[in-house]
Amino acid sequence: MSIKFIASSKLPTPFGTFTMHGFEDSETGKEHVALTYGELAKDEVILGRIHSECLTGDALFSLRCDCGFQLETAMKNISDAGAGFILYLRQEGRGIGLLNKIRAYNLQDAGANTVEANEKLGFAADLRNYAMCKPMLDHLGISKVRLMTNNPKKLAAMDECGVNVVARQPLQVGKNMHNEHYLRTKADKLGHMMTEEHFKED
Ligand SMILES: Nc1nc2c(ncn2[C@@H]2O[C@H](COP(=O)(O)OP(=O)(O)OP(=O)(O)O)[C@@H](O)[C@H]2O)c(=O)[nH]1
Ligand SMILES: [Zn+2]
Repeated sequence: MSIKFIASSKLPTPFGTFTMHGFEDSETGKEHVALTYGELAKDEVILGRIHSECLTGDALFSLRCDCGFQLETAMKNISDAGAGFILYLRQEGRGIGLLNKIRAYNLQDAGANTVEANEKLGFAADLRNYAMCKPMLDHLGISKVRLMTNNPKKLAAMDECGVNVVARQPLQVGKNMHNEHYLRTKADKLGHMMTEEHFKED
C-alpha cells in the first residue's frame, strides 16, 4: 500500500471550517480525502468516521441508502465535539464502482436485495479494502479513534490493519420509506448493528 500525502486546504462547510487533506494511492490510482476539524491532540481519543464513497447518497440526495445522512451527521457530531476527522475513501459501491452499483440498483429495482444483486453480477457482497486508513491516520497524527459506525466488519478490518479503535459510536440516521428494506438487509445479511428503534422511527 503506497499512500502519498499531496496537499491540504481549508474546507468551509455548513458545520464549520474543516481542513481537507488529499492523498494519492499509487497502487490503485485512487484519490482519497481526509477532513479534520479542531485540535487533534496527540494521544487523545479522536471522534471520527471512515466513510466509503457513495456518489448517489453523498452528492445526489439519494434516498436508496443512508450514506448521505451518515456523512452529514458525522460532520455535525465532529463539529459539536469540537474536534474529529473523516476519511472519505474512494471505494464506491462497496468497492464495485459506480457503474456496477447502477447495475446492482437495476437488479434491486427488479426485486433482488443489495447482497443478491452484487452476487448476480459476480461480486462478493463487500469488496472494500481499508489498508489506506492507517497511513492516512498516521499522517494526521491520530493514534486512537472513537469510530462512528454500525458495521462490525469495518471494526474487524480496522483491527487487522492496525488502526486503534477504542470505542464505537452508533450512527443510525436517515431511515425512510425507500431504504427501509435496504437497511434491514444490511442488519440481517451484512451484520450491521442497528436497533429495532431505528426501524420504528418516523
Ligand atoms: N454494491 C452496492 N453498494 C452500495 C449499495 N448501497 C450503498 N452502497 C455502497 O456502500 C458503501 C457504504 O457501505 P455501507 O455498508 O452502507 O456502510 P458502511 O460504511 O460499511 O458501514 P457504516 O459505517 O455503519 O455506515 C458505499 O460505498 C456505497 O456506495 C448497494 O445497494 N450496492
Ligand atoms: Zn449510499
